This record gives sequence, C-alpha cells and structure tokens, in this order.
Amino acid sequence: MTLQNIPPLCFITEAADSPSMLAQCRAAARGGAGWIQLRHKTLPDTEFAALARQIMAEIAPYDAKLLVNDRIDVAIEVGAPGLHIGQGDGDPAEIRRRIGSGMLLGLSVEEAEHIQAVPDGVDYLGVGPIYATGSKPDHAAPIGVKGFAKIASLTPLPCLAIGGVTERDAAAIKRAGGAGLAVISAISRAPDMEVATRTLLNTWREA
Ligand SMILES: Cc1ncc(COP(=O)(O)OP(=O)(O)O)c(N)n1
Ligand SMILES: Cc1nc(C(=O)O)sc1CCOP(=O)(O)O
Ligand SMILES: [Mg+2]
Repeated sequence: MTLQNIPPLCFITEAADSPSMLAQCRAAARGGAGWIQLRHKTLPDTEFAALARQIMAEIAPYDAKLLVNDRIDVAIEVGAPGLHIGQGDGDPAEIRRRIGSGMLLGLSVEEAEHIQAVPDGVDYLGVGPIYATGSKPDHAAPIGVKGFAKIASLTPLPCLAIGGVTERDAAAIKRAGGAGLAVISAISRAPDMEVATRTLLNTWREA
C-alpha cells in the first residue's frame, strides 16, 4: 500500500447488534468503501479478533481492507492490513516498531499542534472532529472545515476528514486538501448502507 492509493472512503463500524457489525462491513464493502475500520471499545480481545478475521474474509472479494481500531496486539495477531490509533493510544513511533513495516498506520490529529509530533512511519491522518458527533462522546472540540484545511496544509500525509461528515461535506473537504472521508453514522444509520456507501463515494469522486 502506498500513499497514492489510499482509498477515499473509510467506513468505521458502529458498535451495534442490529445491523450487526459484520452486516455493516459487508454492506460498506459492497458499496465500495476501500477501508473498513473495526471499532468496538468493550468487546473482549478474543471476540474482537474472531470478528476481525470474519470481516477480513467477507470483504476480501470486494477488495476492501480491514483497519483495526486501537488494539495493536489484535492487529498483529490477525495480520490486519491496517491499524488506526489516536493521540491517547500510545507513541506512534514505538507502535510502528511493534507492527513492522507492512501494516498501514493511521493517526488521529485533532489540532494543528499535533502535526509537529507526527513521526515517520505514520501513513495517513484522521483529522477531526469536523463537527460534534454522537458517535464519539469523548471527541475533541470540533475544528470545522477551516480547521481541517489548516491541518491538511501543514502535512504531506493524506488526511481523512472525520466527525459528523456526510456527502454534503465532500466538495468542501476535497477543496480543503482532503484525501477522503471517514464515517460511521452516514453509513451505519442509513436505510440502505450499501447504497449510502456508493452515494458517498460517487459524491466524493465527482466533487
Ligand atoms: C480514520 C479515523 N480517524 C480518527 C479516528 C479516531 O481515533 P481515536 O482518536 O483514537 O478515537 P477512537 O476511535 O479510538 O475512539 C478513527 N478511529 N479513525
Ligand atoms: C471515531 C471518531 N473519531 C472522531 C475524531 O474526531 O477523532 S469522530 C468519530 C466518530 C465518527 O462518527 P460519525 O461519522 O457518525 O460522526
Ligand atoms: Mg483510539
């Protein structure tokens, strides 16, 4: 995976039973999301790892890749293509050493000051929240599209916009130098998750 071909849409699971996380991932992959991030804060590691393996098998035919959220050891154990960590999830340089060179590593950036501390070995940034969102109750202060543009201008790394983002934001985020969008509810809460994914992707491509 090179920086040039990081897909523009990352779907992140909503920790819900209905639709199940597996069904969410299947629909997002069918709709064309290139990255599917498995995020669940309380599932025991063994269950999380089993689900991660199941999702990897389900989404492989659609050419989608799994990112593991937070759990470094599980990402290594299941051989995930990628791992996403935040500001509070450990030292990214140390984590890069642990996961080796083959796994894509994403890091959250919430403010411009964080950019100075992004070490070599980070492949992309998740930048936000753009807006306040109920999907992450402990989110940082919203930065808006303007804050996103400022951060994107400070780094050569691809920046995915996250936090309350919908298809309405695609054009503005692209103009602001964004490489793509990362969403939960715009897909997980849609009446048809596959159609919502396809619409988001097409809107991004046409923006
Ligand atoms: C693509 C992407 N960007 C940002 C985040 C947020 O990560 P983090 O700050 O570690 O918060 P949690 O998701 O762990 O609650 C993300 N997951 N994905
Ligand atoms: C997981 C996550 N991280 C954020 C950040 O700002 O770092 S916002 C967020 C939740 C994104 O969900 P939705 O698309 O439903 O707003
Ligand atoms: Mg995290």
